[in-house]
Amino acid sequence: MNRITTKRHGLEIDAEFVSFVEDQVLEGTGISPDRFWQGHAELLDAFAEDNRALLDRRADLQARIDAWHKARGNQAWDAAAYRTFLTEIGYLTPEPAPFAVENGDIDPEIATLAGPQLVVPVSNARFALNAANARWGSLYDALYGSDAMGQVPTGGFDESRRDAVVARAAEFLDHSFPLQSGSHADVTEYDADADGLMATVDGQPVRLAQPERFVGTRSEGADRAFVLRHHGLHVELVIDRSHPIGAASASGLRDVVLEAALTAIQDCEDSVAAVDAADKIGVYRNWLGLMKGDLVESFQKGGKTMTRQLADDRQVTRPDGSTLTLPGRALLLVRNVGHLMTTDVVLKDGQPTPEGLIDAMVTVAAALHDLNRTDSPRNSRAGAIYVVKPKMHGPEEAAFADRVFSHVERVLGLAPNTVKLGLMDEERRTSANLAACIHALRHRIFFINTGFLDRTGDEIHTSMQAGPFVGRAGMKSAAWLQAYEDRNVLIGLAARMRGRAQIGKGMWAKPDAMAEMLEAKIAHPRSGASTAWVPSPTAAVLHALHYHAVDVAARQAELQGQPMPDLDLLLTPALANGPLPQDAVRRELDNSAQGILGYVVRWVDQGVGCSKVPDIDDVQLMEDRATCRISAQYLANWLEHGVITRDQVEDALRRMAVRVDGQNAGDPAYRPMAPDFDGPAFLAARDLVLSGASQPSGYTEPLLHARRAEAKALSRH
Ligand SMILES: CC(=O)SCCNC(=O)CCNC(=O)[C@H](O)C(C)(C)COP(=O)(O)OP(=O)(O)OC[C@H]1O[C@@H](n2cnc3c(N)ncnc32)[C@H](O)[C@@H]1OP(=O)(O)O
Ligand SMILES: O=CC(=O)O
Ligand SMILES: [Mg+2]
Repeated sequence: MNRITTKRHGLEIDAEFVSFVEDQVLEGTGISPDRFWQGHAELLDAFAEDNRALLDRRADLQARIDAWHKARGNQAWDAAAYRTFLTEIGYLTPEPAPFAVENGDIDPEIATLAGPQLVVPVSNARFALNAANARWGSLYDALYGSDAMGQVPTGGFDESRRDAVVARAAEFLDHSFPLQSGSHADVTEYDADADGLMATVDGQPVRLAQPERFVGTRSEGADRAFVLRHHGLHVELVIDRSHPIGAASASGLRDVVLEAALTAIQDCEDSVAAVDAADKIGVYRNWLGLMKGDLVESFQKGGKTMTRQLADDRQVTRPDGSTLTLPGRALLLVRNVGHLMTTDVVLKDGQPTPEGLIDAMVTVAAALHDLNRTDSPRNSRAGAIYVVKPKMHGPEEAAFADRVFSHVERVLGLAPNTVKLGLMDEERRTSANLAACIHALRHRIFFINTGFLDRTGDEIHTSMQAGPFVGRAGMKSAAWLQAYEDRNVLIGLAARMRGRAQIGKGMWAKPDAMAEMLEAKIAHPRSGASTAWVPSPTAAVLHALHYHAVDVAARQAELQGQPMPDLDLLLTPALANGPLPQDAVRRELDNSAQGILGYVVRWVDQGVGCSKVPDIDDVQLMEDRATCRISAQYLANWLEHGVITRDQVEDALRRMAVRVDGQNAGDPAYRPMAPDFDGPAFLAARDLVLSGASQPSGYTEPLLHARRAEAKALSRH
């Protein structure tokens, strides 16, 4: 398709994109279009070649690693020889001397508080707004509406389930806000006076065992709320006797509202499908709306039109009559794309330019609207812009990102290090050199996060030629994974990130399995993480309970200085030490094929970047580009080593395509893959497996983008 482009400072840019940037992003920022485009042209002059060189370096290291494994053939694993080799080729770099991060002014949600981090595809305005507002969420709704209290309810209102929810919430209150005597379950009235919260139990007034956990009161409509705080997180007891739930409660308690998603990542990367100017505008427009505070979305729900907008701050009256303002929204962070892809949105000398560079310019420029605000509500009260940078391999790439954002700051007139960077520890070369990566970003780093999904994909890809990997169950308990998680926390603490930055853990990728999450994800704060990722607002509310149960700051103090798991553990791939059982292999082949197809078909045909897809046992899984990378790399690795054959792959993909078609039968926009198996979605899935071993770092982006562009072109004809 011929598209209209506009020239700016020697660059050829999609005309709609130019209008969007100039009329919507820059308008009101004080940055002229001329300055912006000149700055971008200079950014490309200064960094595009280095970007290319970093990608070449990745490829060169991978080629050497492949050759080393091939040369060793079937020899037993030799950790010492491998480490020496990785040092010689510069994969392992020298450790920096002990240092402390000096990252300037950072909001408390990042520096000192511990709580859930919600991730959301920013391309979906309805979800993006919901994520921003997920700072606060109903515990009653999260317990009642999920499987946390047993099977998800399907019929009418279930009073016995309500009673169980109320009892579970009272149990939480008794742990986090114990009364001097008695239980919250037996309170007949809540009230407050100058001395704090007063509950009535058995006709007697009782106060909180720790009266300082009472913060104040708040009114909204018919509701009166008592605001409490524990481990820095607020909780509201909402009283409304006119509501059926409040009316059924002796104390009139209608809900327990938790401060939940302290931070939310508005994602421009693995959960979105953005392949051209129109898509990129869609992504940036929502981020801009969030930063301007005026994003609004109307949609149909339950037969009604609903309009969603950003929540306001919450005003609390303290016992002394003064007002405390609490943020109504999660602190918003934006995830840019990594260093890999180029985009034809901006052409230089007729060639596509690095997508990461335009992301850096536009997402930071959009955030100027928030930064320049003087009135409330503001996103960052500390005056920072938080960019999450994914998929970086090692310290040179981290240092490159640091320089890129220094340039962006100069162009946009920002003080040095206004832009803070979140470092995804999700590629093996970063994990193996984590201290050096943090050091490279020490003046602006605001988090490290174990993105174990991408990391697993890179684990397989890096050691593709070492031999066949164990199956998924074996991978979950592999020594490298535990070493990676533990080392991340300890290296972060050694860099003095405690009290200054987040040490984060990965995604709960089973969005419907909340009971299981309640059991399992407490391991994250227990491991010393001050945040961990959740896929939905409901999960944010339930995961918030874990930060009441665990005092993360105390846990981090205990862990600081503990012995570090050896680097050799991190570097030892989880290879199968004998033939893999054929029935297990067939099952995993089908499972991976189904997951890839279920995800890819929505990505390629409908532009949906994050989906809920059933696995072979009908467990609904969150699939994004990182989980797709894992499945594709698994199959590519087994194919490479003859564990499975090409015919078996082709057969599994066709059988599973029929199944995926069936799963999507209710979607009128869905185009079946069977019986022809020749559409761009099916071919994308097939390519991901069959050429998975040769994709750069095993990434899915190049193939997905190409096939999505093809599907878009087909749908125009
Ligand atoms: C490896 C990585 O990079 S992980 C990071 C990328 N992953 C993510 O960003 C996960 C984002 N999550 C999602 O997209 C979704 O939760 C899915 C696709 C996993 C599951 O979706 P579903 O359960 O089908 O959600 P569904 O469409 O039924 O929506 C249910 C409600 O939850 C809300 N919701 C679901 N996920 C989110 C979210 N992440 N943020 C905000 N709201 C959300 C929706 O807005 C909707 O509420 P509404 O009707 O009031 O608007
Ligand atoms: O981005 C997160 C991951 O796990 O990958
Ligand atoms: Mg990732």
